Amino acid sequence: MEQPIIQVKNFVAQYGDARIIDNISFDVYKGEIFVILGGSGCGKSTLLRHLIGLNKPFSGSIFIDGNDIGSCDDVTFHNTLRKIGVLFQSGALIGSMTLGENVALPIAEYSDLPPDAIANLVRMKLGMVGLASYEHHLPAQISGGMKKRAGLARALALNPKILFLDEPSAGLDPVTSAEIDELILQLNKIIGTTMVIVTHELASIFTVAQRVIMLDKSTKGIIAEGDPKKLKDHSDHPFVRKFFNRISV
Ligand SMILES: Nc1ncnc2c1ncn2[C@@H]1O[C@H](COP(=O)(O)OP(=O)(O)OP(=O)(O)O)[C@@H](O)[C@H]1O
Repeated sequence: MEQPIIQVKNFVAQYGDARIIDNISFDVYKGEIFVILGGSGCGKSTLLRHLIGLNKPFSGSIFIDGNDIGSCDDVTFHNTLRKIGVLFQSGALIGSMTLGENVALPIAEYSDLPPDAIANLVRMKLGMVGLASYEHHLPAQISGGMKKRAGLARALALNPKILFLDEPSAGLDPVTSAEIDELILQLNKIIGTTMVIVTHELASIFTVAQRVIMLDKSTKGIIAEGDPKKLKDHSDHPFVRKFFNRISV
């Protein structure tokens, strides 16, 4: 079996005294599309914030590409974070900058490439998400689905080993949402990026996820792990079967 690119070991998350996640462990393998799901308020965003280094574990560890981001030195921490890309829910584009300038931003910040090389890279990244002819548009001039695509292009700017996507379908109609799923599948297939996705959308989960974990608010732990198509009918946990079969609890 391939070495995991992410290893979460006995991880605990707290805000002050409030424990949100209690002692979970899981691995994500290179090239996988891995989905984190669960009911509202169970800690999905909290887990994501820790995985991308915005919060430190209360206890336990998170290894990204072999480095424990909760306890490594600052240089290792920053070098490790350069291996990841993040697509935030809103797309997080800078409104006063064109799509091209938005995508160029991380490349200019983290490399010493000359401007024409950056411009070529920007065109390539926008092309990968189907926005080749929108380089000079401002975020306000494009649709919600296109904003997500542009956010994806920016997240891919530094050729990340791992891409984290926070609810990529949120706020999109079903057709646009299916297009984003298709793009995720294509990018994963073509460039082999490991994808970790937080989503509630059942259609997306069944389309893109190779493996999922489901977090649970009451136990603060993982109540299901594996292939969603199998969990749908064969999970031991009644809530898990209800979730996948869209039955009210
Ligand atoms: N910065 C914070 N300070 C204190 N409590 C927080 C903070 N962020 C989240 N929480 C609490 O942690 C719990 C988990 O929240 P989180 O946003 O991680 O859940 P979620 O599964 O992503 O929810 P949703 O699907 O509704 O977005 C909630 O009870 C929330 O109120």
